[in-house]
Amino acid sequence: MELKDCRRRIDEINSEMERLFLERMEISLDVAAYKQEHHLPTFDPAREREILRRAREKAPAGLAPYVSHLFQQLMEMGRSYQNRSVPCEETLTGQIRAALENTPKLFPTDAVVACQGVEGAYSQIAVNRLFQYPEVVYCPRFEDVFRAVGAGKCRYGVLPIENSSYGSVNEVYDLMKQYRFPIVRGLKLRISHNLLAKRGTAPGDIREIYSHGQAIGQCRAFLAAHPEIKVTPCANTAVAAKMVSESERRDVAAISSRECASLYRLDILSDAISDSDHNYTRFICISKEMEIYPGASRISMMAEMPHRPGSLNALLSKFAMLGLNLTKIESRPILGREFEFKFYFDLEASVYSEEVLALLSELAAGPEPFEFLGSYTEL
Ligand SMILES: C=C(O[C@@H]1C=C(C(=O)O)C=C[C@H]1O)C(=O)O
Repeated sequence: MELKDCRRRIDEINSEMERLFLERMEISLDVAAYKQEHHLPTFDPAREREILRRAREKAPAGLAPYVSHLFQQLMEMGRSYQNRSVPCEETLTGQIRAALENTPKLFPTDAVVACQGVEGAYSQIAVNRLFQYPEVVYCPRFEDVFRAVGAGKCRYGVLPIENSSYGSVNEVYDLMKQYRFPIVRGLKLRISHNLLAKRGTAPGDIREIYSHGQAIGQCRAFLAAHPEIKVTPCANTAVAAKMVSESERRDVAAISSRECASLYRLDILSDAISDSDHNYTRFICISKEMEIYPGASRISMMAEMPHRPGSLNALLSKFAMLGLNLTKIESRPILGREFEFKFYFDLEASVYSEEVLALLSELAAGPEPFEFLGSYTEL
């Protein structure tokens, strides 16, 4: 067959397939109405298995996987369409609409904000970027930031969530799983690490370096070039700088920010010691109540996936169907369960879109556990 003849035939098939697809979707709605009347769940695994078996039987061996995938997608779309037709409790969309209505138009310039560490911590630098006049409450651990927000002691909490060269801050992801506080703002901050020591210390004198595990992980090449130096993790990069400044020893140094050098009166022995010049950390600003400020263009959520082939793919297809770009996916083990995970998703998506709201309410309706983690702007 000539190319143009092939294409003409493909066009005819496409039209026919579209007509049949639309008819199939409409009939799905009749099935949904029947199921609702008879209190039956949307998902009927036995029926889906039977459909797949029959379809695969007819397919030539090489095409069976394609046929399976096609029918899985068809049934997934059928279920999604059915779920949307069923009047469901609009709790989540109601909450989102209320947040859109009740959140002030401008992000606050001053607030009481919790962050981990001490003066000069990268989290505190992030707080200063997010708020013009913050009252900063320093917490010893990440969890204390969540607690301060939960107890109403601080209106907001600022936490690092991910670094461009060292990856996720797992502890913060796990705390998000536990506390489920919505994210109201995001910030991408360029991080440039320095080696700080007491004034007058010679680089050759250093025998021990303190820093936070994340910062140590972001300076692996520098540390590998100095195997004689002991590396000791501590709570925070600013805590490390403070420890060095207060120490009697003259052979210790800290990996910390430039700000900490002047704050704790330390010398910069080496600057820009990060493995990559493009070293960025993403921070999140959490609050106890959902707040959605104008222009919010990102959505964060978490979901549990059942152990079924294609279950993650099914969720990702729902995002793809709306043309939503996934900017982050992370999975964290669920405590007390064997190799079962909670997935986190960050999407470029707008809660001003009715289609996105419909998707969120479909996911919130279950059957798998799902949590909306806010909609926000990332600076
Ligand atoms: C349409 C139905 O609902 C769901 C969707 C199916 C499909 O698209 O073929 C099959 C089984 C159900 O999980 C049905 O039960 O027939």
